Amino acid sequence: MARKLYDKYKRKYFMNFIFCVNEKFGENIVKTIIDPTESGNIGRYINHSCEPNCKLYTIRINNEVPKLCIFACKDINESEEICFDYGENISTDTPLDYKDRVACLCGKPTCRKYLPYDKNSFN
Ligand SMILES: C[S@@+](CC[C@H](N)C(=O)[O-])C[C@H]1O[C@@H](n2cnc3c(N)ncnc32)[C@H](O)[C@@H]1O
Repeated sequence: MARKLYDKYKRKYFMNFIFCVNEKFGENIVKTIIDPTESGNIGRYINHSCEPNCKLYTIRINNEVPKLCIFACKDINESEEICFDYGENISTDTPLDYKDRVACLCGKPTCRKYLPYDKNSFN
């Protein structure tokens, strides 16, 4: 019973954060979309920073579908927020609608000012 209620409200109220990774292989862009509705981990809550302390890699092991792996790229202090760079938008099928761009709040001196997707987009 508790599990059923949890599942019902999880779907309704929890942020899901569909993850879209675009990889460029020569002229081709390979898009991987990860929906953590059914399973996922704490990595889904990692924010973007323009000066990150982690880096995201796609790793394929005997499978075309990559695993998303996040590694520290510098020493991280105990109370420091873990973050990685969400990257540039390299998707060609859905150009960004600049009026709907999401402002970046990382606050770093080299901040690029916007996240690489629109408020309503699925890039
Ligand atoms: C994977 S979630 C990160 C966790 C989320 N901040 C939370 O509290 O649940 C990605 C979303 O967090 C927000 N976000 C992450 N990094 C941000 C940043 N540097 N500036 C503004 N919003 C950011 C955006 O809404 C983004 O779509």
